[in-house]
Amino acid sequence: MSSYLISNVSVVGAAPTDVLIRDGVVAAVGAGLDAPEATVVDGTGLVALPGLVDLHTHLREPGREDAETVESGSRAAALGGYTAVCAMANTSPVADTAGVVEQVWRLGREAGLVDVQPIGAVTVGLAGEHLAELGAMADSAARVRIFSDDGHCVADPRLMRRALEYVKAFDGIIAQHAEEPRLTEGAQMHEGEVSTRLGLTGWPAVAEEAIIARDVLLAEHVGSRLHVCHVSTAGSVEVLRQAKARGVRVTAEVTPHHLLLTDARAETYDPVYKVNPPLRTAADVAALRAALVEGVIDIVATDHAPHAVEDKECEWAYARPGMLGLETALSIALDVLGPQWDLIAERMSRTPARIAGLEGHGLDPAPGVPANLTLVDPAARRTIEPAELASRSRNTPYARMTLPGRIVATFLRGEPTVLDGKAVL
Ligand SMILES: NC(=O)N[C@@H](CC(=O)O)C(=O)O
Ligand SMILES: [Zn+2]
Ligand SMILES: [Zn+2]
Repeated sequence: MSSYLISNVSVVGAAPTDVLIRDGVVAAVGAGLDAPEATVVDGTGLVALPGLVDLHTHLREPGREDAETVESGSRAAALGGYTAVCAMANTSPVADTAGVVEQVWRLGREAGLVDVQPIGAVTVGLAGEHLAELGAMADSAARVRIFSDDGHCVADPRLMRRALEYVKAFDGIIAQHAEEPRLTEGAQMHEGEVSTRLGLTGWPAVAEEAIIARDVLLAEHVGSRLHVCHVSTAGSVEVLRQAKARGVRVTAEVTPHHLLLTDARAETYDPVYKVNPPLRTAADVAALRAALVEGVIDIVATDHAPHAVEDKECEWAYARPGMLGLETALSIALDVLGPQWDLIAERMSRTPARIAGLEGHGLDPAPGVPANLTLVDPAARRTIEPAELASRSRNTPYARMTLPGRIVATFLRGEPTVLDGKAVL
């Protein structure tokens, strides 16, 4: 195995030092390290972070390999500074059996660019009627611990309760897409002033908040772990704050786009801004930012949702919801939070790794730790060109925007997946 000496780098914002990587682990951290055999990577002006971990990624394989594959999504992730991603179950076939989750897990290993941890479906075919084989997925080679019907809400409260109870046996977690389906029939965007003006059917904040309120009560009742996907409203933050104060075992994520964009984007009628849950108001954005800093929202997760051109470049009502996220998440976080490196490491690496139980991830570079890390140039600014993205899809809401920060290098167990800002494999 090769060795790398990252010289003069700031580890999570601290004073510059050297980091020596050897045999897949961090061998030493300190000023003036000497390692003649090592390849030198000049870290001057760069910040080293523990490799980012995404708890919510759609890789589309199996089934929609035209929109993304495990390999192309893994490359996008590495370029975004990620060393591990959790792959959502809404594929075709659905990842609701040990066979499918093992297939995704193996494809991730073969691509070798990030660790791909499959998420299993909660219900058979995401249909919300019968529990999937949660135990078999947990026991499989993929060792699934997170289960989600993401894209759909586990709306039946009895089924949700049983799922929460079932996964307790192996310290599993149910990640809920909180959307009361009866309140969002035909919904196209956030229900509010803009939807009224545009005449588009609204997706009210209460459709999210009502499910989160119900689920934290269910999780409390059975003592299980609940994770709330893509929290998007100020009201949801308040429900979560109260639940956490009572000691409910709940964690929550916010996406980069919900931290930056508002429902005013719908005025363009450009379906690139159509997403579930929808972009909300400026007041919601402010509440989400504050909750993320405070820790009421635990992590940033991308909800990277690639879609083929024909599914996105059509009339708003017919377009699929979802936007790309992996290659821009760190830049958005830097834009929103500023250079608060410890906070960024906490919300984008350490805590998601802990929630997902991903061993060897989310650890700051220190002697003996697996060398999963990323190097960020905080001074760089880059203009997002959709055609230049590694994702197979082009549905980024940040096209032609100039964003701060650039990923210079990413290391997975001591081997570079990205160097000089380019994918190595
Ligand atoms: N976020 C989205 O708008 N779409 C996601 C599903 C989801 O995360 O709910 C997708 O799979 O495309
Ligand atoms: Zn969702
Ligand atoms: Zn999703």
